[in-house]
Amino acid sequence: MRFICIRVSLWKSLLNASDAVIDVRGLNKYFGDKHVVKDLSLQVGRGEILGFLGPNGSGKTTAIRMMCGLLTPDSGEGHCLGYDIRTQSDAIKREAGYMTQKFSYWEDLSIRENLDFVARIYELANRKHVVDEALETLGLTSRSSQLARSLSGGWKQRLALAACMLRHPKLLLLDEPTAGVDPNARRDFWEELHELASQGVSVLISTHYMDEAERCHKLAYIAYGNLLAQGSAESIIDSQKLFTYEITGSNLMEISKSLEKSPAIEQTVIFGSTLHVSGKDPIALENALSHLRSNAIATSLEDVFIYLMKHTRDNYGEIHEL
Ligand SMILES: Nc1ncnc2c1ncn2[C@@H]1O[C@H](COP(=O)(O)OP(=O)(O)OP(=O)(O)O)[C@@H](O)[C@H]1O
Repeated sequence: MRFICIRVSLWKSLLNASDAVIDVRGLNKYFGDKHVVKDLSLQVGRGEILGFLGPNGSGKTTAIRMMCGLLTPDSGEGHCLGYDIRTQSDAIKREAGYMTQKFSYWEDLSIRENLDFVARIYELANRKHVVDEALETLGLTSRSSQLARSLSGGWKQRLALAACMLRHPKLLLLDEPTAGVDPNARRDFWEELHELASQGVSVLISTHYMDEAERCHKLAYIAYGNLLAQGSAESIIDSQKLFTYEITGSNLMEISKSLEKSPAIEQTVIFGSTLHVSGKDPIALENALSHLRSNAIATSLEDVFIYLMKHTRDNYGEIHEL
């Protein structure tokens, strides 16, 4: 976590407001009477990786599509890559790289043929060179003749990223690119993202993985269409002012159920053979746990997201269920 903090502060010192590649304010979107995105304001700086998190159906894809000009907001305004999201969506679509949730390339073409086909659609000059470069950058050269159909999830996602990168976009919008991909392939993918960010490429990425969230420079957490928290992982954890204890051993489910009755306890979460117990008042929390063997630990990002999600559900879930 210390390493992440140093990286975040280094990144902050390099970033200034005029570098915003995405700058949107007050975006709203309804589908029928469903208010799917509510007053969303978000900025992404040059070379910044912003992680977009939130439960299923909370409006992340809808927000991404509004930011890259694929969907018009019902209200709100903003710029993406310097273009107005309402009136210059064609320019945004041309210049941003967008990777959708579902693999959308041609299964019966090889990796090279897929990239060549995309390069043709983009009408890129010097196609062979551009495709060779993308294959090399994404480590796909040795597999270039393999059919997309036969690729594992991790390689498919690499192919999709290579296709996004053919035009050297300054902004990548990646919608759950690593869903269902194994940990090694995810790690390689993130190394690639950090490499691109260090070259000035901005990345907005949605994910459900906590380890990936911790690798982002900044996070935005959205639930039921509401942006609940925004900032570095550290600042989001601090903002909720939760104190957490850990209990290990057996009967964790029973312990959890009995502790939940205490007013000093905001939440209990079982992680494998460990129970995390969090509360706002450290003394009351300590008293509530005095009959058990427990250790104070740093509240994790996952504890905080579970807390935020629970509270949003309590506040908005029943009325605004999406
Ligand atoms: N074109 C559409 N027409 C009607 N409803 C839609 C449309 N697109 C999305 N929705 C609804 O809007 C809500 C938000 O969907 P969205 O895909 O933006 O969420 P998400 O946070 O990206 O979810 P996930 O993590 O599952 O991908 C959902 O209830 C979804 O069913």
